[in-house]
Amino acid sequence: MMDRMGCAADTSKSIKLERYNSYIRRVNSTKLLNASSKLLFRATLLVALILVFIFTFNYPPLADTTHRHLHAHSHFLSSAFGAWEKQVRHSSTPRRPNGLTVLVTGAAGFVGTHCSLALKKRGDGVLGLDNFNSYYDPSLKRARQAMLSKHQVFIVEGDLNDKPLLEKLFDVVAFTHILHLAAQAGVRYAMQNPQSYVTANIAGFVNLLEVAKSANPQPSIVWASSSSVYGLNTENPFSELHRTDQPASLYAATKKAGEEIAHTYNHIYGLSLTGLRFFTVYGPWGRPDMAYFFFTKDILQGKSIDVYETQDGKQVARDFTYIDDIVKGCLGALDTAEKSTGSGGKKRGPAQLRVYNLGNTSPVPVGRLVSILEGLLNTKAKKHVIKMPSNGDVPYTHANVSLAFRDFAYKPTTDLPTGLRKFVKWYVGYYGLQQRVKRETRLDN
Ligand SMILES: O=C(O)[C@H]1O[C@H](OP(=O)(O)OP(=O)(O)OC[C@H]2O[C@@H](n3ccc(=O)[nH]c3=O)[C@H](O)[C@@H]2O)[C@H](O)[C@@H](O)[C@H]1O
Repeated sequence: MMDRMGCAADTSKSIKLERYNSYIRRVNSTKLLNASSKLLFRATLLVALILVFIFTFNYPPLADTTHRHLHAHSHFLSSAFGAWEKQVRHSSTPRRPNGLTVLVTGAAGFVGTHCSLALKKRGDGVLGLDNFNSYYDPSLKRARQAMLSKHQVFIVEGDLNDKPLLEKLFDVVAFTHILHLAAQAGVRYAMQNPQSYVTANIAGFVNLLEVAKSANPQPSIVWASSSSVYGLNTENPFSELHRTDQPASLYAATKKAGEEIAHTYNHIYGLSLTGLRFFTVYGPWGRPDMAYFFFTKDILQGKSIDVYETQDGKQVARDFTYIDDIVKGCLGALDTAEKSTGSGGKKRGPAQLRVYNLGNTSPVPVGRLVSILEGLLNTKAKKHVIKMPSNGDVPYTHANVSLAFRDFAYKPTTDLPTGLRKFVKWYVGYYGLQQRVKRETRLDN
């Protein structure tokens, strides 16, 4: 009995022990499972966050094939695309009745930023596109992007030559208009990097037109040509009727080529196209490669500046045009642009084709530009007067704007001293040079 009892007690002990051990094993394995699933969850979350970040802020740089592959296999990726598309749609949606839906190329550029802001402020939908290249300090472009972002303008980072990207944008948004401002700018840089002008101003423009002509509906397009197309023209002031077949720089030649390409796409596909010939645009958030901008910098830093004169010793002059006047011209051109007549790559009838000068109608010698800056900066410039190098420059520009006035009441209102004052105020604010200017102001007094 005792034996049986003892045996029974032993058996029951060993059963209990076995149960206890199995409990402990279960607890441990659950803990292990919990720990590993936590790890897995965290890793997945991290990957998802990285993908969301990449596709929200950096969608275009990834290879398209990579997109498709990942898209097919990842739930997280599709939600990242969702976030990107949401941003694209949100930015493009007009906030006023009958508002425009505008794709602004070169939106992080000087004119692009100002136009995007003006369109957004009046209730139009605006989506930016910019490749943020390093032709000049990209941090200035990033600062413009940050400003636009505060006003709900989203800039897609991508290149004009990326056809799948452009097609994707047109899949997501039915743009009514394109304001095409992306370009390789600068007349003198064309001798250093000629290919960049062909890539952006010709190939990029054609790529954009190819996508636009196939879109349904086709958008109306307003784009930036240049006063430089007048080249060696000697008739003054420059009228749209004057000859433009003698460009003095490759930059000018690519802009002139753009005007001819515009004619072709209008003729074959019924795209509504308006080219705007900008005359030396200046102002706050301007381009550091332009003379008024780097003269300001160099004068403040006590460096000498080259002031060009013609071969026969005459002053070089420009019809400097203030950015706000240019913005009004761009918006006027957009508002009066008729609809394209084609759809899905087929022309259905004749469409509008226009070219306008947008200038200030009042040329100012470069020497005068320098003395206005000297006054505003309270600093004497170290001027080095030299003959204008033959690297693309023209001696003189002067716009006749009667056509733009007739068609959309374009009337420039800012003279050079007023516009430069606004520029210098922005410049010292942005680059933090107020102290220096103030100190010099005190010393001069
Ligand atoms: O309207 C345009 O279609 C172009 O305008 C602008 O070209 P430009 O009018 O040449 O402006 P910008 O370089 O600021 O030179 C201004 C003046 O300073 C003189 N200049 C220049 C440099 C220098 O070192 N010294 C000098 O005297 C120079 O001789 C000139 O007289 C845009 O850059 C260009 O992208 C395009 O849009």
